[in-house]
Amino acid sequence: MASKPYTIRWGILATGGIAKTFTKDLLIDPSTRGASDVAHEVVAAASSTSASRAEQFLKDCGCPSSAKAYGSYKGLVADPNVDIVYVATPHSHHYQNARLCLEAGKHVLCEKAFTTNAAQAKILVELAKKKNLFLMEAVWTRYFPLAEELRAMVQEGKIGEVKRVFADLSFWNDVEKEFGTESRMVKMDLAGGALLDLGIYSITWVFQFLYHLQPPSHRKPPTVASSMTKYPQTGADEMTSIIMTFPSTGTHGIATTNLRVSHDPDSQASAGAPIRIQGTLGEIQVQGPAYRPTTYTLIPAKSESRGAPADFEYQKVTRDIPGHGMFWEADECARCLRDGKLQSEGLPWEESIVIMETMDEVRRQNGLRYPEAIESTVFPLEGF
Ligand SMILES: NC(=O)C1=CN([C@@H]2O[C@H](COP(=O)(O)OP(=O)(O)OC[C@H]3O[C@@H](n4cnc5c(N)ncnc54)[C@H](OP(=O)(O)O)[C@@H]3O)[C@@H](O)[C@H]2O)C=CC1
Ligand SMILES: O=C1OC[C@@H](O)[C@H](O)[C@H]1O
Repeated sequence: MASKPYTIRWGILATGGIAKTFTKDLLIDPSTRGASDVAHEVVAAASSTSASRAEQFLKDCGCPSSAKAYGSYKGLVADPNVDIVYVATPHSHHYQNARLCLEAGKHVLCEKAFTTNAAQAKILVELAKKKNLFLMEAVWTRYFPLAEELRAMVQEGKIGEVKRVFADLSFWNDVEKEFGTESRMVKMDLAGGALLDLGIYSITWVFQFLYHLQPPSHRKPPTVASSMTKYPQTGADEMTSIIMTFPSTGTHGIATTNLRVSHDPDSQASAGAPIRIQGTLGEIQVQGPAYRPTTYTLIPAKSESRGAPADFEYQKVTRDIPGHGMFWEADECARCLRDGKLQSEGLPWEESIVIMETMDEVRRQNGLRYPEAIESTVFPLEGF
């Protein structure tokens, strides 16, 4: 007889756009993605606005009627039925909200970008360690089977030595009309801007192949050269381009992000792949937005004089996503809790911190500093 799946009980902190998408994914039967070892229950949700908003959220997502609705985040983290909290507030609030959960003894999955700066991330990690709690930055893309497949392929040397990675995540927005000055995408009080919201995905594609796959002793933070253009109405970044050089290997990662032009302007991939992983034997191109890749193409290097040294043919592969795709990171959380792990191997604490440090450096080079309250490590702060 098959053994029962290991089930974890989720509390959802915040009721905005991504909280809804994530919660709906949690409710999808894991067997539809071939998982039988873990399962998820949504037992509570909280809104900082009102309990009725949390109640409506639970209804809209189709959660069981037994799930509790809280009108404050403090109420949620005091609920003894909650094992793990999904923090889905704007970047500005991650440090305060994730810390609230950890202080209350809850495991945490915290949306990207992990925090506003690396100093905050380090404190969360130390606290999780001290309290023996699981903590993970919700860079969901890393847990897609497609991303895992590509990491394994590169690890086994399929495309030779990887020398360079290009990654872009950019959208063609009418920034003034769509975001104005109050949207979380551009508001400084919410740590808005392209870098923390979208650029982190471009950076994560670079890191997966040029940092994560290195043996731990070779994982050294990259040097950074960057440029940024700010949105005049708020001062948040609307366009950021970064060249990272990884010192152990001399490899280059080029990560770009933009709120005004798109990686896929006609939504038909006519512009080519936004992600290119370039090795000495060929390259892998990844299609789909950088946060939700659907397809990859293997392209062997060949020339008339050198032939084709690679042992693979040109191939385009598409992988099904039976839902939005956020359940894969949720499954990872469940497996880590089951196995007593405090951090995920897919995105270890140390790597999240180095990525935050990289973004800190990009901001330093370009004079982008958020308001003091949200750069602060003081806890608790009024208003969160
Ligand atoms: N993984 C992914 O694919 C995605 C991740 N994200 C990440 O998720 C986070 C939230 O984004 P998203 O859901 O789009 O944002 P929304 O604006 O839709 O929702 C944010 C929620 O946070 C809560 N909140 C608490 N304080 C504030 C405040 N001062 N201002 C605004 N909201 C506040 C609110 O919930 P309440 O009133 O209930 O407390 C609000 O509904 C960000 O970190 C973002 O980067 C976003 C989109 C996609
Ligand atoms: O994580 C994200 O992915 C999708 C984007 O549209 C969104 O702004 C971002 O937060």
